[in-house]
Amino acid sequence: MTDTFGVVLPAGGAGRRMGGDVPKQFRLLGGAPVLVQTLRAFARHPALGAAVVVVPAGEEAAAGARLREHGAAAAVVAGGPTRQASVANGVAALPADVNLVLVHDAVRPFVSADVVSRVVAAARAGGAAAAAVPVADTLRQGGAGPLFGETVPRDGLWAMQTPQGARRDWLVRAHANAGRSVATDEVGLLQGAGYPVRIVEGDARNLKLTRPSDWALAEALWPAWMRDEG
Ligand SMILES: Nc1ccn([C@@H]2O[C@H](COP(=O)(O)OP(=O)(O)OP(=O)(O)O)[C@@H](O)[C@H]2O)c(=O)n1
Ligand SMILES: C[C@](O)(CO)[C@H](O)COP(=O)(O)O
Repeated sequence: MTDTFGVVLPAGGAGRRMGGDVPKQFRLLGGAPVLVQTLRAFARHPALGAAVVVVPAGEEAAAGARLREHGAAAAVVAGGPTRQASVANGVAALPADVNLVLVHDAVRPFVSADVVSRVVAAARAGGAAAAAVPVADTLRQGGAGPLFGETVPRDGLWAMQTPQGARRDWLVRAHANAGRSVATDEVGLLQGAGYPVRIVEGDARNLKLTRPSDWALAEALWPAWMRDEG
């Protein structure tokens, strides 16, 4: 599978900040679970070779049934206690001939084919790459009590998104190198193992559904998104 890539979609979280009865990755957006919509975005990409979805342990059978119900296909494996552990399980479940891996949060359904293509191309050329957007807001530390502290220069700062992609051997070694330490994303792991990661321009719409206000935004954006990307 030299010209294709594999994707791991970590969906093993509890969605505590979003709240609600159903974890956010299984909530319906545009008539299908968010996880299915995100998987569909990758399935539309011509270079996708294999997909693995990582769900909370014990939910594998139910999640597999949900995917089939919505006509989506992927291997489904159990996650771990952290995103990093879930991603490691997903990478291990990819077919042996996948040598380029993209990791993408299952709760970022607004991922465009252009962003995926840019990450794939940059990771293929440089070994690893990740989508990010330049920080747009003024950044300031919290101070003591209710007051602001120091202003932080934002020049050269990027807000990290996913997909984050790398050669499979780099990603596997980066996970092994991390041992018991936990990084919030693949770039942190890769850099910790000494691998360079290229910056790829992401997309402001590629939001991570984290809090209830993100859900309201997602529902408002969805119809136009489907017109452009669906
Ligand atoms: N043990 C975990 C934790 C998170 N994730 C996944 O990693 C992605 C990004 O995580 P985040 O938005 O922080 O999701 P949650 O951990 O579910 O959110 P919260 O921290 O609010 O509980 C999500 O698709 C989430 O399902 C995972 O696969 N395994
Ligand atoms: C990987 C990530 O989406 C990059 O912005 C983010 O770090 C994941 O969110 P978490 O709250 O750290 O799990």
